[in-house]
Amino acid sequence: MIVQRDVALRGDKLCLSYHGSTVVEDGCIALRPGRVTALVGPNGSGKSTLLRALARLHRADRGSVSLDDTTSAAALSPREFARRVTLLAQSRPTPAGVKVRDVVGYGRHPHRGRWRGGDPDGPAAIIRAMDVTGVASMAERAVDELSGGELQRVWLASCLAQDTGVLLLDEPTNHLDLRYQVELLDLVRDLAEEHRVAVGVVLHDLNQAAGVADHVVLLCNGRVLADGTPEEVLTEERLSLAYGIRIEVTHDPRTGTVHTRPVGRHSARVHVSI
Ligand SMILES: Nc1ncnc2c1ncn2[C@@H]1O[C@H](COP(=O)(O)OP(=O)(O)OP(=O)(O)O)[C@@H](O)[C@H]1O
Repeated sequence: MIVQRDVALRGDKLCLSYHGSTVVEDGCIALRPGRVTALVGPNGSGKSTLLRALARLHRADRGSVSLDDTTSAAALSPREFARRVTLLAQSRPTPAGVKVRDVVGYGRHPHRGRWRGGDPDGPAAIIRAMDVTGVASMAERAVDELSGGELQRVWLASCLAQDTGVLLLDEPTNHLDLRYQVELLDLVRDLAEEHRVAVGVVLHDLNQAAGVADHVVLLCNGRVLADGTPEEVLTEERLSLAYGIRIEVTHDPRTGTVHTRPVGRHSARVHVSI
């Protein structure tokens, strides 16, 4: 009998701080196989810090991170953890003179033996990751010669090559043009629906969050203000409270999803998607 775990990665009552100053209080989040969970909220509300704590890149003052509700993340070696969880961080140093193919290959590191051998699935995983992110044609180019959007896709390919059951993405649509934003969000849904990947994604665009996510976690001032389906969480009252401006919420009759519209003084002319 195959046992299907309900929660792939759980952060429980996480208290997170910088230099003694708490920025996330009692953060609870559960990422499920086959589901996309979007983390939304204003600047500085703690989204990236919470995601980094889930990826073991930020040590929690209190609380725990566990895999499959059975294994404490802290009990795994870095290599074991990296075979199960990957993070596309918001910013990372660009290695000078390194080819795209090699940067994507970095993602295979946890699967390799000590002397870079023993990864029979590696070459196919690298090719697949480059194909789905549209970077195969630039495989031999140096990454420090790419545009911001091209580079973003290379790092995403590196994460996908890692081939983990949990994928954490911090503002992955940054730098991407409209086509690649749409393709990335489609890819995220495919990974969840077809490969049962548990995805946690930080997004600023609430309409993108409503479109791609099964579950939304709304953070405000370091606390989880609401947690549930997009319809449950993205309400006018909650969003206006979190963002401090009026935000209209309607339902898109074509897609059936929530549609948000921030209302500013010049909203008749200027449209902002948050
Ligand atoms: N390295 C750091 N040192 C000190 N404080 C930090 C550091 N990184 C973040 N912070 C603070 O922690 C709080 C949460 O930041 P975090 O980046 O998690 O928020 P966020 O919701 O992801 O914001 P944004 O939407 O602007 O990316 C903010 O008040 C921020 O100023």
